[in-house]
Amino acid sequence: MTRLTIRRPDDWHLHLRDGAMLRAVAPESARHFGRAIVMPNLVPPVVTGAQAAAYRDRIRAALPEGADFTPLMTLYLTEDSDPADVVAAHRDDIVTAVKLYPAGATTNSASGVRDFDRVRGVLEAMAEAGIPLCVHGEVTDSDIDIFDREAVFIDRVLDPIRRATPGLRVVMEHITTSDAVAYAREQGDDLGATITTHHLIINRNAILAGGIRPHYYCLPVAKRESHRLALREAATSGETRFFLGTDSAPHVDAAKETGCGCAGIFTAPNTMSILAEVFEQEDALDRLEGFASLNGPGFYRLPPNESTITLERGEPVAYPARIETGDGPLTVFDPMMPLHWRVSAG
Ligand SMILES: NC(=O)N[C@@H](CC(=O)O)C(=O)O
Ligand SMILES: [Zn+2]
Ligand SMILES: [Zn+2]
Repeated sequence: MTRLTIRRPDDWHLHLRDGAMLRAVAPESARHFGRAIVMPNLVPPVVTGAQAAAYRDRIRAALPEGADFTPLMTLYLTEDSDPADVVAAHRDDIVTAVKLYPAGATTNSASGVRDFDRVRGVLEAMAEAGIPLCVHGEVTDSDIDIFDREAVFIDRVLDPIRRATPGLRVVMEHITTSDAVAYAREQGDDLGATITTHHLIINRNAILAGGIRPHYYCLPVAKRESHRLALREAATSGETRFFLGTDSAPHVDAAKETGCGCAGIFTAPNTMSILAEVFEQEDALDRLEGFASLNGPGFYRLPPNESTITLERGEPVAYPARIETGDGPLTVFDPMMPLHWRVSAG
């Protein structure tokens, strides 16, 4: 196959940031994607419906003229979140989902949840109203090895929350382990799981072998090869609970290439070319549309996009190694392999 037309894809987990960074990265997502679930981990975080509406306005203002891109907003769940505000923001079409960060788990998560009993009321109101909870699934205990934090979270936090809140629709975000794939598969259709582009490409060697490579560092951190293979199998399986959330998470080079670098990988510009390459390698090009364009809307109970994009196979496609932002240069994810699929129309 050398030409593939699919419904316009959506990104079910995206960081757009704010200010100069927002203006630099928003066009990169809007080029190929129709919608994105926009993460609320700004500083300070997007906690109220009013803040989400104001952030949505700033995103719209950063889009190129005529862009066909809808930001789907999220609220950052804190121990002080007000159930009535959350439900009202969803009812008024300001927010699509709520985001749970365990306090301290990842970039800008200091306001996250420490005591899960204190968010029980919000979670129950969300279950009642059908508002999905997007979960960064890692425990933060310093005595748990960083490579085990996702698997331990499933046992100690995720499964108990779901049992205590029947009917709550949950997205396990950016899953990185075969444990998460196996857990997701045992659940009903109230559980979805997103998979990033980069976790289909890198294992932990990319970060550490032969030198330390900050541009491959993200959270949850890439695991050993067997986990990467499990993710590729899940993403290309055709199972509707698995869908694309790039977790494209830009940080300027100065914040990555330093003694204590930020977690996050910027994949928005070349994600669709990378995914086409991966699905071709797995002999599953016919399942790319499901993963990138159909399964996510299915979980979120939204219609798939009406418009399409076309991917064309040819000579290797060149992507810039970095893009300029008003805050400094920003490195684009390097998949360490030639990419043959170009997004030619859409
Ligand atoms: N994925 C990351 O490594 N970083 C994200 C936060 C997150 O999604 O956990 C960020 O905001 O930079
Ligand atoms: Zn996360
Ligand atoms: Zn993220």
